[in-house]
Amino acid sequence: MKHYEVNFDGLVGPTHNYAGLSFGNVASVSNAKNQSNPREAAKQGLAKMKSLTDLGLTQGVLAPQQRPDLTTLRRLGFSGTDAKVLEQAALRCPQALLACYSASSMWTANAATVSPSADTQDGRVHFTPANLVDKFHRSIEPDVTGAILKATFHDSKYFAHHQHLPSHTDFGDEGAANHTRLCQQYGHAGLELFVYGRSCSQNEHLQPHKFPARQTLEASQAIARLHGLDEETALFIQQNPAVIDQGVFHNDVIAVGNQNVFFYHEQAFLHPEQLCQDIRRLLPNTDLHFIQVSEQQVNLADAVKSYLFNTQIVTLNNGTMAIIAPTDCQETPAVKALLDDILTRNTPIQQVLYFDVKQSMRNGGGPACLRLRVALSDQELSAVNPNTLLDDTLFNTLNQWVDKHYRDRLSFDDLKDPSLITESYTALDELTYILKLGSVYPFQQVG
Ligand SMILES: NCCC[C@H](NC(=O)CCC(=O)O)C(=O)O
Repeated sequence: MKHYEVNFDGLVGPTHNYAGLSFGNVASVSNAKNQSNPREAAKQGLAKMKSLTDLGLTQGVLAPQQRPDLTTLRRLGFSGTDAKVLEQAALRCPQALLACYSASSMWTANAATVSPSADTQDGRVHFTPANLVDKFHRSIEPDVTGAILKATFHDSKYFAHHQHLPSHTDFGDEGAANHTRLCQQYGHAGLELFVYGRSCSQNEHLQPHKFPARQTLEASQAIARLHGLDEETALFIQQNPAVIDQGVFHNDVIAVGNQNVFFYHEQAFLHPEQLCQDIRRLLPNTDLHFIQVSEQQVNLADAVKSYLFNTQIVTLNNGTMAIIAPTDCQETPAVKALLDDILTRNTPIQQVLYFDVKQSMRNGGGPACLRLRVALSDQELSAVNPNTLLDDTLFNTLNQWVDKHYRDRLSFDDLKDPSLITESYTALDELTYILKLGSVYPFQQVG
C-alpha cells in the first residue's frame, strides 16, 4: 500500500478583508482597515496549489465558510431584512460586522487536527475541528468546518469525525497549527507533537504576559484521547511564552516538521533539549534531522516577519524534500541566507520554492497556514470526495469561478453593501456544485 501526505488548502473566500481582528498576530493588527483584494488572494492560493500538483503531489481544496454570517448577527439581536441587519451592525457593533465577514477559514491549518490511521487505535483517520475560541471571528467557524470536512472525507469506514471541543478558553484549540507529526514514512506509526501555550489547571505552567496563549494543554490532551493516540504516539510540549509575546500566536509560526525533519527556532519551546531527547526516545528507528535555527542566524523578529517557519516541507516522489516558502523569505537577507545554507547541508531538503501569498501574509497567514495536512493510504485517498482534488480542469474552473464572482478590492465601507451578500452566497452556492459538497452552508438549508 502507498501512502501520501495530501495538503488540503483553504480556498480564499469572496469577502477576504483586513479587519485587525487578531490581537497577538502582528500582521493582522498592523494591516487593520487596509484595502484587500479578494480576487488576487484567491488566485495566489490557487497558484500555490497548482504548483504543488505540478511537483507531482496530490492537492486538495477545502471550501470557505459562509460569509457574511448573518445567523450570528441575528443571534446578536440585529433583525429585519438582510440589508437592515448589515446596516444596523455597521452602526452599532462594527466589530461584529467585521467578524461575521472574515474570510479567516482560508487558513485551514486551523480548521482541525488530523491524526492519520497509522497512529490511531481504530485504524481510521480522525478529524476534530478546532473550536478557535480565543477569537470571536474564528469561534464561529467550527460547525461549518465540520460539515465541509464530512463532505470531503465522507466514508465512515476510513474517516472518523469528532465534534469540536467545548467552546471555553480552558479548552482553547487552534487545530493543526499547533500540531506536527514526525515519522519515517507517512504510512508508519508516527509521533504527534501537540504544542500548547498554557495550562488551565496547572498553575506552575508559565504563561505569556502580553498576548494570549490560544492553545491549552488540556485541549491538546482531549484531542489525543478522542483520536485514540497513546503515550508512545502523542507528545505534549509547551511553547516558550516569551515568543508568544513576540507575535508567535501559533506554533507553526516558529516550527515545522515533515517525516524525519524537524525545523524550528531555538526559542520556540520552553525546554528544547528535553523535546529532542523525547523525540529520539519515542522514534528510536527514525533517522532524524533536527534543524535548529539560532537567534544569531535569524532573529525572532525576522522569523516572524518573513514566516521562515510557516513554510511547508513537502516530500517529493523521489524521496527528497522541498520547502515551500513565501517570497517574504527571499526578501529578508538573513532568512534567504539560511535557506540557501540548508540546501548545502546533509538533509533531505534539496530545494526551496518561493510563492507570493502576500494577500494572506498581510493577515498573518503564510503557506503553512493555508493548508491542512492529511496523510492517507491509497485506499483512503480513493475514498476522498474526488471533486475536491485539484487537477488542471478544477484549477481552471476555480480560476474562472473567482473571475466571475470576486471583487478586486474590499474595504470596510464595502462590507455595508447588501449586494455583497448576494454576490458571496451566489459564488458559494456555485462552489458547492463544483466541489459536489451538498448543502454545507446554512443559507442552503433554509426552507
Ligand atoms: N494560521 C494563521 C491564522 C491567521 C489568522 N488571522 C486572522 O484571523 C486575521 C483576520 C483579520 O484581522 O482580518 C488568525 O490570527 O487566526
